[in-house]
Amino acid sequence: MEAESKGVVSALKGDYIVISEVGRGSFSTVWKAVHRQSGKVVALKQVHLSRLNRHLKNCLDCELNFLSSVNHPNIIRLLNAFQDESCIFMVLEFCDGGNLAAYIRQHGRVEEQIAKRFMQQLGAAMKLLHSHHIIHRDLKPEVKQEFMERW
Ligand SMILES: Nc1ncnc2c1ncn2[C@@H]1O[C@H](COP(=O)(O)OP(=O)(O)OP(=O)(O)O)[C@@H](O)[C@H]1O
Repeated sequence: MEAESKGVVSALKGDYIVISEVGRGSFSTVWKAVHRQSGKVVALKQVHLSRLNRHLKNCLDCELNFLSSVNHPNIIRLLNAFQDESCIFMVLEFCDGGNLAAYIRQHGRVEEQIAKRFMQQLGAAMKLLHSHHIIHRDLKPEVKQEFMERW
């Protein structure tokens, strides 16, 4: 991880200090990082291009175009994007509340009122996606296998 995080820093010309890994997706590693000049905490999503076929690369381009054009309270903001020969780095607003699976793991069964608020926020984001003719197709609380076993 250390070598990989050093790679991230050099890829961004020293603009960001990588603090820790916060998650992994099928094609990416997400880091908590700080912008060296402003001190702003961001999520640095490192997308490994070698893991993407042409179709997925096109999807990523669409995602970048879309995210850079929207400003919605329930959609993570894309603040910047960089690329080197092997990765695309998305600089994203950092969500320090963690993902929904971690929330459920920590708090247990969710009260109806809270569940309702989550669903309203999800619905508001979906509504915006649909107004741009986008279907998400991968909504999930980020449930990993070890979590499923404890359900
Ligand atoms: N902006 C963010 N702020 C804080 N944590 C984040 C942020 N974006 C992603 N993460 C964390 O990193 C994990 C991986 O996110 P990522 O977007 O790479 O993959 P995914 O879309 O969840 O998975 P997959 O690509 O496999 O469908 C998330 O589950 C979340 O825990």
